[in-house]
Amino acid sequence: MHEWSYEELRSVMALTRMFARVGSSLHSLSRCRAQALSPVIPARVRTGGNRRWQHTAPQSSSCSWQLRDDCFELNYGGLVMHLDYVWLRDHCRSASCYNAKTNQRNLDTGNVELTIRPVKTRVDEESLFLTWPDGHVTRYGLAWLMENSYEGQRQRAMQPRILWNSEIYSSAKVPSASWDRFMSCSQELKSFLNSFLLYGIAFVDNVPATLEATELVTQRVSIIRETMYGRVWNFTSDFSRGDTAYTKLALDRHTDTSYFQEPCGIQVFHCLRHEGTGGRTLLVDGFYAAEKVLQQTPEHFELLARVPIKHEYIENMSDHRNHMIGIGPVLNVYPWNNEVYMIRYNNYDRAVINTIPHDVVQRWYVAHRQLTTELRKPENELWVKLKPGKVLFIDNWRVLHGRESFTGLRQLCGCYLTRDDVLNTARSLGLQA
Ligand SMILES: C[N+](C)(C)CCCC[C@H](N)C(=O)O
Ligand SMILES: O=C(O)CCC(=O)C(=O)O
Ligand SMILES: [Fe+2]
Repeated sequence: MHEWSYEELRSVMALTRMFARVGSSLHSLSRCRAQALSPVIPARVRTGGNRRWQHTAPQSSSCSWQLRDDCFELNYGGLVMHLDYVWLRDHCRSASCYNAKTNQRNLDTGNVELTIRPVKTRVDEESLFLTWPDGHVTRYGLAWLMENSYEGQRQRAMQPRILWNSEIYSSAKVPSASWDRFMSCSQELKSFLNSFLLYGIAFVDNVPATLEATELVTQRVSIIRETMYGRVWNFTSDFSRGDTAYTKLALDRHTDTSYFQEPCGIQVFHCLRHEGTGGRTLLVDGFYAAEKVLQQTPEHFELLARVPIKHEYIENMSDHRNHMIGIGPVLNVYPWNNEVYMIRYNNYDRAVINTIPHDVVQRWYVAHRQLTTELRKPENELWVKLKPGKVLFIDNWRVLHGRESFTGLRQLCGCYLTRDDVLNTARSLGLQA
């Protein structure tokens, strides 16, 4: 078996750093100031060798290009793009290559010559035209290329977000949706989803305190994700399941189902009843904490993003036997722009660490400690007391939840939602997700 030395790990990291060196920090990116691209710069003329900057008619002075040996270099609107020739052929949107009705590729990529080059190039004000050796002509919108090239993509966040501590969240005065309007008006749903996407939490008020109404409110947003806990659950401190959630004990901040290969995307809570004290809900923005780690100690951020660890759920109850294992790093980032898209943080359910050598383990614990310190800062904690009628949606890939210990009868119902379908609903309403 190959042992992963720290040196090797470091070189892998150096490589990722290289790829990820885009802007400085990920969330200055993800906070996404609608990313205006720099203004059009004057065209450059460069000659010599086989590198020749080509200019098209004077009216398209904002665009220049050259056929390099290894790629097509296009300079448009101040963005220099390096477009692979096979990629260009593969992304032809002509009627024979692409079905615009189904938005599916018709072209058989397996038949594209890997050494393909265009035989003719032309650029006008809006488009690039390439003629291929078989005579086929591809037209690309210059704006489309800007948006879809690697260079264009890495400048944008996949998901605009507002990272928060309790002060930021409270002073934003994010409105809650109201049950009546939420169920009948798509504008209300849209503004709810907009807040949810920006902050990773959102509330619906005035919901009837029943399981059925809770189910209806969630179905407005997405498809319920059934798990071994059931579809819509309604639990109390009866230890009916082999997990601390089913007690009166306090629960430190965590994300749920870290032991799934794909942790549940959204968690919904509705407290139907509480006759007693305590039991407040704690919410912490995991991405805000990750951003702090990145700013202070990028090597630690990188360890948390690169080292895969396991989480495990082992339940041995007479009528419930489960064994789940989920593997993945604490921070999941898109490698092209370093944007965090999922945090897996559950110290209760974290399994034995046995996939990394001791020197990495040591550093990993230091990095994990730093993240924990950030997550535990009182100023990052948002405490809410869930009351009957108030339904809370939590982005379980981003915002950690916990609870205060409590006394008395407390009944909490809710469910998990399929993340893809929440984002699908958001996109169908015109939101970026
Ligand atoms: C929400 N519900 C009570 C159904 C399940 C709780 C799951 C608890 C588990 N330790 C985890 O963090 O995933
Ligand atoms: O009881 C609560 O408020 C939440 C418990 C919990 O963490 C969970 O059910 O996932
Ligand atoms: Fe939980």
